[in-house]
Amino acid sequence: MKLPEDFKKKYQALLGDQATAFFESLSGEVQKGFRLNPLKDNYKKVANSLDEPVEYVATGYVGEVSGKTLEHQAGYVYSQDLSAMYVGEVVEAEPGEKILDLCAAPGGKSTQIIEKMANQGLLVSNEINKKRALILAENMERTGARNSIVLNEDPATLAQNFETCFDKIVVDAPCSGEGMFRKDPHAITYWHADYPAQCAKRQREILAEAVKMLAVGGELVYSTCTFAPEEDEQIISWLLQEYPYFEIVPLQKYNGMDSGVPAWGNDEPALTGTVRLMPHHFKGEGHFIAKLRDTRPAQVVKTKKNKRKKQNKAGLTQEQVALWKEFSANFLKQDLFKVNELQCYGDHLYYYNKNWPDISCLKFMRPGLLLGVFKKKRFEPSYTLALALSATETEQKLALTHEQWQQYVAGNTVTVATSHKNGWYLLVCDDKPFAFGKVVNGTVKNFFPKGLRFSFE
Ligand SMILES: C[S@@+](CC[C@H](N)C(=O)[O-])C[C@H]1O[C@@H](n2cnc3c(N)ncnc32)[C@H](O)[C@@H]1O
Repeated sequence: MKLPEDFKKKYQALLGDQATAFFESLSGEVQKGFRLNPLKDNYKKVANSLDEPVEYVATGYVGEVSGKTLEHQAGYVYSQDLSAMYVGEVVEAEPGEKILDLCAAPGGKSTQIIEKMANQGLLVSNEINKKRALILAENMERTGARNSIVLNEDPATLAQNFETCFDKIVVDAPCSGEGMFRKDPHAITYWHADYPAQCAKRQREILAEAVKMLAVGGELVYSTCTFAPEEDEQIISWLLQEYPYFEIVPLQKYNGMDSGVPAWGNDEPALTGTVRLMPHHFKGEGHFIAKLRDTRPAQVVKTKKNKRKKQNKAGLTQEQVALWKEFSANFLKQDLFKVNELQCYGDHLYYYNKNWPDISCLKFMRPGLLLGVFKKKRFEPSYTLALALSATETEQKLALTHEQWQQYVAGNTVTVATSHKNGWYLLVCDDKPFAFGKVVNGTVKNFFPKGLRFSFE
C-alpha cells in the first residue's frame, strides 16, 4: 500500500520504533468480524462458524458473513469490524435507558446498542446524510427491535429538540478515516496533512451539540476510526477543558488494546483511560474510544423549560382501529401493540411508545416500529413487523424450506399444501421469522419488499 509521505513522516515521529510494524499492518490482511443478535430467539442457532469468539464482546466473532443468507436477511448476524464492535460494548446500554447515537449510519453501533436493550427504553439513531439514513433504517429494522427511531437531522436541530434528554450519547464521529485505509484504499486519496485538523473542527462542532442533549449524570462515548491525535486525544482534552464537569471513565483493555497517549493530548494522565485499537497490535482495522461521565450534582443544572411540542395525536380513524384490532386478535397471541400506543402517518401504522419524545417536527426515517399499511378496507402487516416478532408470538406461521426462502426473497410466489387456510402467515425458515406472506389457495403471494429482493443466479 502506498501511504502518503506526510502520513509516514507524522507516524514515524509519533510511533518511533513501532512505526514500521504499524505501516506494514496497513498493508496486511483485512480482519472480518460479525455479531449475533440476542433480540432473536435461539440467536446462536446460525449456520455461521462460531469457533472464534472475541473476548471483549459477548456476541462478537471473527469471520465473514454473506449478505445473501437467511441469517443476514432475518437479522441474526451483522457484519462488523472487530475494533468497531468494542465501541457499542463500552456504551453498556441497559434496558429502559434513553440513548442517542448521533452519527449512526450504517448502524454498526446502533444495532449493537439496541440489541442490549431488550426492547425497553429508546434508542434514537440519527444520520445527517439521507441516503445513509435509509441504509441505517434498513439495518435497524433487521434487528427486529421495537424501541428504535431513526432520524435524518443535523446535530444542532436535534439539540434544539432534545435538551438534556438522553442518559447516554454516542458520537462515532466523521473522521479522517485512517483506520479505513486497509479496508478501503480509496480512503487514502482523501487524506492530506491538514485533513485531521479539519475533521477535528467538525468533531468539536458535533460534540458541542451532543453535550446539550446529555442528561445530568449522563455518559458520552466518543469514537473515531482514525489514529490522528488531533481527532482523538486532543478532542478529549478539548472536551475536558470546555466542559470541566466531565471525567474520563477508564475503559477495560483486553488483549492487544493500547491506552490513549496523554502526551498526544494535553498531558492529562486520565487519557490513559481511553483506548487505541492499533492494527499492528490488535486484530481489527483501528479505532479510538473514550467514555466520559457528567459528574455534576443534579441541583446545579438549570434545565430550561421543555420546548418540545405536545405529542401530535396523529389519530387513527375508527375503521383503522377496528382493522388493527382484528388483525392483532387473529394473528398475535398477546396484545403486543396497544391501541393507545399506535400512531398513523398517512396510511402507515406505527407502534410509538407514549413515553417517547415527540418527533413530529423532525425529519424521520423510522418514527417507531412500522406495523403495517392500511389499504382500502384492509390492513397489510409490514415486513418490519415480521422481523420484530418471534415465532412463538403467533400460531399463524408457515415453515418454508431453504429453497422456498430463496424463491421468496427473490420476489417469487411459493407453492404450499392446499390444506393451509387462506390468509396472512409469518413465514419462518429454520425457525427464523423472515417475512409475511399471504396464502391464497395453496400459493404464498409475495410481499417481500421490492427494494430488498435478491436472487441467487
Ligand atoms: C464514522 S461514520 C458512523 C458509523 C456508524 N456509527 C456505524 O457504526 O455504522 C460517521 C457518520 O457521521 C455522519 N456525518 C457527517 N457529517 C456530519 C455532521 N456534520 N454531523 C453529524 N454527522 C455527520 C456521516 O454521514 C457518517 O455516516
